[in-house]
Amino acid sequence: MLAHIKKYYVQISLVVLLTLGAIMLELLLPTLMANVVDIGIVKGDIPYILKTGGLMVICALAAVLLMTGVSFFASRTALGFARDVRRDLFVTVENFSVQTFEKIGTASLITRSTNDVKQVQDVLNMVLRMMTRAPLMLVGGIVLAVAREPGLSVVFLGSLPILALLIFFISRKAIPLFAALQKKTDKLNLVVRQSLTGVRVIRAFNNVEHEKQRFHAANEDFRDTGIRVNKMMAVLFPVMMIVMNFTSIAIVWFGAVRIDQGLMQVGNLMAFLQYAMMILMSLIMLSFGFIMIPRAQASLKRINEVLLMENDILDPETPRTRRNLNGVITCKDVSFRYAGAEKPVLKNVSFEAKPGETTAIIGSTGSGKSTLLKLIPRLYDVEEGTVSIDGEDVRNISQQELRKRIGYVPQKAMLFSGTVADNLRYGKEDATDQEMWEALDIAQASGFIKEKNEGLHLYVEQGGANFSGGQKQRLSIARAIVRRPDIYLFDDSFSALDFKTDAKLRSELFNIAKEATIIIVAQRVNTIIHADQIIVLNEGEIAGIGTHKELFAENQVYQEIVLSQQAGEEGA
Ligand SMILES: Nc1ncnc2c1ncn2[C@@H]1O[C@H](COP(=O)(O)OP(=O)(O)OP(=O)(O)O)[C@@H](O)[C@H]1O
Repeated sequence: MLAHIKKYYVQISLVVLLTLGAIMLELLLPTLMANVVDIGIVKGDIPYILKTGGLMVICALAAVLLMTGVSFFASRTALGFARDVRRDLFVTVENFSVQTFEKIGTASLITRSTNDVKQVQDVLNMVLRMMTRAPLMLVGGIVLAVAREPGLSVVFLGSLPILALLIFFISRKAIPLFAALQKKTDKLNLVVRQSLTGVRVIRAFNNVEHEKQRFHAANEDFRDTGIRVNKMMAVLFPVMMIVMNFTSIAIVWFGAVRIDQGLMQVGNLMAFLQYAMMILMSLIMLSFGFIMIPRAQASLKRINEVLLMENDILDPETPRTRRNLNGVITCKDVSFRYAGAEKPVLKNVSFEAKPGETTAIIGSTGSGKSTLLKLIPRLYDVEEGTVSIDGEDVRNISQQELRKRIGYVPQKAMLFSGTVADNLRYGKEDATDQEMWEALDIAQASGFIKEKNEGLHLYVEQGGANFSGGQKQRLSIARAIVRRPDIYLFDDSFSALDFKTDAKLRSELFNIAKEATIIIVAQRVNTIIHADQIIVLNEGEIAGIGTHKELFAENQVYQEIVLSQQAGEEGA
């Protein structure tokens, strides 16, 4: 964070310099005014009044001009700083491993990158404007007030301790509340996010009322904390104004007595009063700073938590690269457990997947098939054992290099807002139209795209909301195919396709990917019946490896899966 601030040292220096100039001009005004009264008015010297009055107007205008400059540079610094922090956050989060990402959660990451950064930006802006102005004004005001009327300065001994106590008391109460407010923003975002993304399910299950209540609770909670914070602020300002007004009364009172005794001139009293107001105003500004800074501190802490989070999937210091890779995937004694989970999801899994062959993984739900697949592109790292490609541990290959060679189709088809072409270019940045159409043809997706006039420019809404489940799956398969990778990983990617489309897609895929290593996770035996080898997973352990024929002849778990599906089909 400091590094980001340092970048703006020119602007910050300008803020300080311009503020200093403006303050000096402002501090000059009461003295000039005292002279107008004590010299000009008392002596009836009209030219002196006009000359000094004119000078006052020039000083005031110049001060306004300088303060406009302060606002400009302070805003530029704060907004630029916020942009840099947001960029840092985004880049950091984008590089997070899935495991690290899950530790904070999407909703909180969104709040931290938007709301928290905004808090810091606002406070930085305020600090730059007020926190340079207030101390300068305070010191200048005290020096000039005391120099002018040391006797009357005793009045401050009454008001300053009251203000100090007030600031201390309120900031102690407010700091924890600000931290709580940010947490509640997280909670609110989480509820809103879940309700919006799950709107279809919520309607289908008639859960609108329940969601409304959940939102209402989070909303009320946020409001209550906000009100508590604002109540404090609401008390602070009037109390400060009362202290200020009583101080003015005291000054006028004692000043009048001193004037009466001939110890002081009227102009002097007016100037002293203005300096006193400047002193108190700067204290009020400082007190707001003391309250606002903790708020930004709470946000800064949350931002830093993300920035300083240790990523558990890192690139090796000296990544190994090889020109000609075959794509032999070897899992050796692999065990894996999700963060915080008691039991491992995978236990001693060993197998080899060769190029030019199709390896299928089958097993009951929750048996660890998707997890096993995710270990290959290092979405997670193994706990024990190794996953290697051509004998090289995937942890020794740079993530960029590794993933470049893999076409991964996740279980839940994920599309991004943009055109079909934009989505396909996620697979290959410089894909030509012809390459994209070929990929769509193989993925059996060109039919429904061609039906629309826009072709590759057809718009995909957020999350692919304007496509059916099967269409989304086919588009995400096309995205992997367009890359023409050495390794294809399909995580239950054919489940939403009818048997005919499923079979056609696979046969066309095998035609163009004869040299590639293909791993297919599937629920349906039909999808994998012709695979070169089938791995049967059972509760995270390998229950058997072989062809359909071999496994059906001797593997009990596989037999049960096949028979249960046959029974299902017959039943249907
Ligand atoms: N991100 C996660 N955090 C914690 N546990 C998880 C996570 N993802 C999966 N699990 C757990 O790991 C186990 C294996 O999940 P996995 O998704 O690998 O199973 P699967 O065989 O692919 O199941 P399915 O066929 O239903 O997709 C499950 O018990 C699941 O609860």
